[in-house]
Amino acid sequence: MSSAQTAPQADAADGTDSASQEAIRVEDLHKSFGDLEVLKGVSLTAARGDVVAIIGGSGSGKSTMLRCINFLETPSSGRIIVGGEEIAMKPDGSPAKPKQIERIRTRLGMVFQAFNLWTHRTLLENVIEVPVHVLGIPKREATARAVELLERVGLGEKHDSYPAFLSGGQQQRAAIARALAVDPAVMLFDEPTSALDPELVGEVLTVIRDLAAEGRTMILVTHEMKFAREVASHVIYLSEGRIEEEGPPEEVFGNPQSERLQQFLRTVS
Ligand SMILES: Nc1ncnc2c1ncn2[C@@H]1O[C@H](COP(=O)(O)OP(=O)(O)OP(=O)(O)O)[C@@H](O)[C@H]1O
Repeated sequence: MSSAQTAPQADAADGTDSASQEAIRVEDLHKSFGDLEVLKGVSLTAARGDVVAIIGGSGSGKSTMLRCINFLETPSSGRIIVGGEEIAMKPDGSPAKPKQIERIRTRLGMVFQAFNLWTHRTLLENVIEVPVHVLGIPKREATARAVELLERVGLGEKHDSYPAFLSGGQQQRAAIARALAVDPAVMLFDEPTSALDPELVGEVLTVIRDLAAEGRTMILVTHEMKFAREVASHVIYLSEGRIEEEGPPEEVFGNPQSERLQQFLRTVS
């Protein structure tokens, strides 16, 4: 994790610069819903392979921050740069180039709390939908990759099942396979285990843990503090729409500085 404030620097050793290692950067993001100011200027930078965990109390703006990153919510202002490409915004925060946001969205694999699978499609059909119909990948190729991905999340036997016949944990693993199908530059997880029965949480966390170990870049909103501590390379603690504290997990969890974070950690542990 590099700081949002740090300017890209040349790396003398191999001639690359840190900007080319940057997967995503968010600068001074604001979001209001009417009079309610939910995000009051939040920033983050993730280099490739970083796992950024966003934690905080209910209503602190975690999901809104994640949803603004892929324009599921329109930011009020700020900058979002994905793989070095800045998303063009109008003064009111809406995308200035709708085609650009469509394209960039395919580089941001989103996994929602409520799975959001297409219920009238099989798992295989769910996983190939975006590659085939949005990215124009030949169906045969997309299918071969989907089969591999479903295998990888432990659903090799379930290609032809419909979501309603699966447990929540299986549905969420299928949603992860679907997000991976576009080979995203960054995966965005919005409380991926919050809707699951406790006994199903572990199987989903195992899949996410494996992705982190493989070096997938991720931004993860989570209430699972133990998991955040284990997989994150950087933790952001949001409080009332501001970053109250951030740093490596051993510092944020092991040596919290602010009274609010200390209080928060007491209530969740
Ligand atoms: N579409 C919306 N319209 C109006 N207010 C909204 C909307 N989405 C979120 N909010 C409000 O914004 C605030 C932050 O919500 P958000 O879902 O980002 O919080 P959160 O930190 O993810 O909380 P939780 O952990 O409970 O999911 C809340 O007060 C919420 O009611």
